[in-house]
Amino acid sequence: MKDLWRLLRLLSASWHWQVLGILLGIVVVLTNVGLLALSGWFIAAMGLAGLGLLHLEYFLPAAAIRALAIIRTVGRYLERLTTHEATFRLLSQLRVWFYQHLEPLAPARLQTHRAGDLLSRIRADIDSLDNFYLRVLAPSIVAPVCAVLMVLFLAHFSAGAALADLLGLLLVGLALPLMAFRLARRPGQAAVTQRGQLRAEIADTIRGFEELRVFGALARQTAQHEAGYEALIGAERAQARVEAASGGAGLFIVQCTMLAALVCAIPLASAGRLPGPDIAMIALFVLASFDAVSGLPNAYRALGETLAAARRIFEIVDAEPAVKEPSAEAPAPLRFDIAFRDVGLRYDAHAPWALDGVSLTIPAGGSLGIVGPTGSGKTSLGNLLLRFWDCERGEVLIGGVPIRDLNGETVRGFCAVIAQQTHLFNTSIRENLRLARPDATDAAMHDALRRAGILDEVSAMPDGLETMVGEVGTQLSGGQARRIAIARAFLKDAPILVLDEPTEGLDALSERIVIDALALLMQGRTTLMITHRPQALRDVDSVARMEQGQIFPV
Ligand SMILES: Nc1ncnc2c1ncn2[C@@H]1O[C@H](COP(=O)(O)OP(=O)(O)OP(=O)(O)O)[C@@H](O)[C@H]1O
Repeated sequence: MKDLWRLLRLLSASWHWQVLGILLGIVVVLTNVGLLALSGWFIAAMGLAGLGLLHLEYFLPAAAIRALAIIRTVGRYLERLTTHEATFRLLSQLRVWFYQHLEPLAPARLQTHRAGDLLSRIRADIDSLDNFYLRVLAPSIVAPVCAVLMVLFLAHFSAGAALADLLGLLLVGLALPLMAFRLARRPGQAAVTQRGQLRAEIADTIRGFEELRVFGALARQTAQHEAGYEALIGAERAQARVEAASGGAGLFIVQCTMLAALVCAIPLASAGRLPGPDIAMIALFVLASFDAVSGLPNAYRALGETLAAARRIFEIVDAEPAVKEPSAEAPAPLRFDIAFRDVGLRYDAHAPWALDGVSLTIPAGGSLGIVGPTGSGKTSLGNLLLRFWDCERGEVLIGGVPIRDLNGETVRGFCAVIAQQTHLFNTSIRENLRLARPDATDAAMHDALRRAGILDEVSAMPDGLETMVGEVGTQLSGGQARRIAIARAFLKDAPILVLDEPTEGLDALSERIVIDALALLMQGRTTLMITHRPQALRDVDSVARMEQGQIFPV
């Protein structure tokens, strides 16, 4: 229920369009019922007039039928237009809203989620939410309003027929949807979870194709996906059964209601208390009145799925960012020396200290190399400096300003990072460089590439700057990808450099070229160089060693 209220509050952003859509929905349902009922009455009355049993002034009803037909058509068009406008506005607002909550969580709070799972939440789950207005909320308001008006109208002619219609509408519009919701809730939730899980697993499989083939594990992995699909199909089959049953039951109730209304109305006509053509009108009126509620059973069948999607979204949105932004940001530092003072960091309250009483200083424009065994806490220094995590003890300062008093964006604006895993996007070299400086001219890009020692190679490529680098830079050699990353850092021209294993995985020749490029990049920038390759330490001013989260001079 809490999720439902939150969902309703979320929808309020584009309420003008939504209200207009609902009003038009009411107009369309009422004109549709009116059109069918009046047409039934008119045909029956014309028949009786033809037999000379009735005197009929046919001009007015014929004109009314035409008017209702036009209003219904135009109304339906406008209703579709406004409800879709409302839905698309909602969709874009929801995506932006979700993204705004997602961004501060990266990377600390998102590391436990798989990429495929996040993608599933951003795409499919948000799509399910926008369904909520169109399929659930709007029909849930249109239905009772129309039902009350229709039953009151029918009561003018026959109280019994009105009562039968009311009962039928309550069964199809209330009892069946509630039943469908209860029966389909569990399978709906299971389907959403299962779909998210499958997407995440398949994304993993695609990424790890090479390893799976090398270890002959592809068949095992495929069997796991098949089991996942079986579970999904099971959940969807259960939902389909509910859909079919509620659809069939709905149709049955409609026919029974029409029959009951006729049983009530015909004696009135026989007794002369109701004109004959009104019988046809009542029958068609009752039949058409279900237009107002016919979509509800399926809407409520899907509600379980929508609520499960909402819960998955709220789970992310409610997560506390690992780093708290200051309520008022301190003035930006004017110099860029770095100091760690007795810093302690744990990734989890129960985890061992990743950094334990670390103190270090790097003067502005100077450089410090950090060596140490794997897991000793080297990368954690960079994580703190980039404000991806906050330290639990001590403080980190840039230019004498504690970075806790600066926004993460500000701090990262001062830093350029080159790591073993520096991400290149699957687009052109030009676009990858623009990431660092969107307004960079070709001349600036060429200059950065030259300083990174890769201009000749890029110029020799048939497409030059337009060369596509492939998924995570796979169309380039490891050394080339690293130098594109260095060129990007040149373009950013940040005063602080975090170099985390920048030469890892490169052969001796590539490593030398990259080290030369880095030497140029480090000039005048405060540099933290993390590495366990002695060659990479060639140009640093001093070196310290990390052991089990503690730092020692070398
Ligand atoms: N994102 C994280 N979440 C949880 N624990 C982490 C995270 N990053 C590092 N750790 C833990 O913190 C400790 C220090 O890790 P860190 O990556 O800083 O070491 P490292 O010296 O850089 O290792 P390597 O040379 O293998 O990269 C390790 O025990 C590691 O498991």
